[in-house]
Amino acid sequence: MSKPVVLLGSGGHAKVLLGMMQRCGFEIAGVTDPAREPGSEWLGCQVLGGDDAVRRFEPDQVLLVNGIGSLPRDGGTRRKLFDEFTAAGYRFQSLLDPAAFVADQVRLATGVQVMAGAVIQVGVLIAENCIVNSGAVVDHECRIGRHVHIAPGAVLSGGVEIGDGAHIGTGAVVIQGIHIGSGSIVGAGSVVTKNIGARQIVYPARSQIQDL
Ligand SMILES: CC(=O)SCCNC(=O)CCNC(=O)[C@H](O)C(C)(C)COP(=O)(O)OP(=O)(O)OC[C@H]1O[C@@H](n2cnc3c(N)ncnc32)[C@H](O)[C@@H]1OP(=O)(O)O
Repeated sequence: MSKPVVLLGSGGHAKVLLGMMQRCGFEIAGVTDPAREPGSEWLGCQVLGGDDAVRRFEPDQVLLVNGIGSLPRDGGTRRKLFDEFTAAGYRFQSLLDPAAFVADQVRLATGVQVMAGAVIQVGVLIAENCIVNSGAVVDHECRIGRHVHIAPGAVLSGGVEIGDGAHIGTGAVVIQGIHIGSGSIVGAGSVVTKNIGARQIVYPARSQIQDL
């Protein structure tokens, strides 16, 4: 059995990960969140304290799970925690929900999280600390950089390449062979048919709300 896990964060993303880990039989050493009282309980887990409470364990005693979610323009807390604790010698556990499908010849790097209903097809490479969220599709031979969030229900067709730190919003659709640059944001519901450079944003068509 693997080492006990410390879960960083106790928001919505952490809650989903906790449920997945409980279904998979992980031993949870505790959860960190500076906003909660140390020693209190959160969903049956002991609150250890703020993020620095991780350091009461030696790096080889525990594995970490990054429970901080990732949204456009959120200041990058998820990425900072991953980089800080990786540099200090800790290792992040990758998590794969049993209800996700992952084909052959897929490589998931350290700390990648694949949620229920996600489909990852043959030959896909996903770098460190990415989230492939509920029901997202990453089709054959996509290349996904570090710290990318593919939000719920987004669809990447075959051979798409995504740079580090990009956000692919809920329900976005990206056609085959597209390149999306580092740090870019694809708004929820966008349909992407052209390459996108680094640090660009894609807005989809907006709903029109009118009185009847
Ligand atoms: C499990 C989870 O919950 S994971 C969370 C996943 N969530 C996502 O992927 C959300 C991704 N984020 C988005 O799509 C965002 O709305 C962004 C990044 C595109 C918004 O960018 P901002 O520049 O901050 O836009 P802002 O919120 O100020 O909205 C500007 C206008 O665009 C509209 N708009 C914003 N996003 C969208 C969108 N995705 N689709 C249609 N219209 C939109 C807003 O309604 C607003 O309209 P208004 O000017 O008529 O009032």
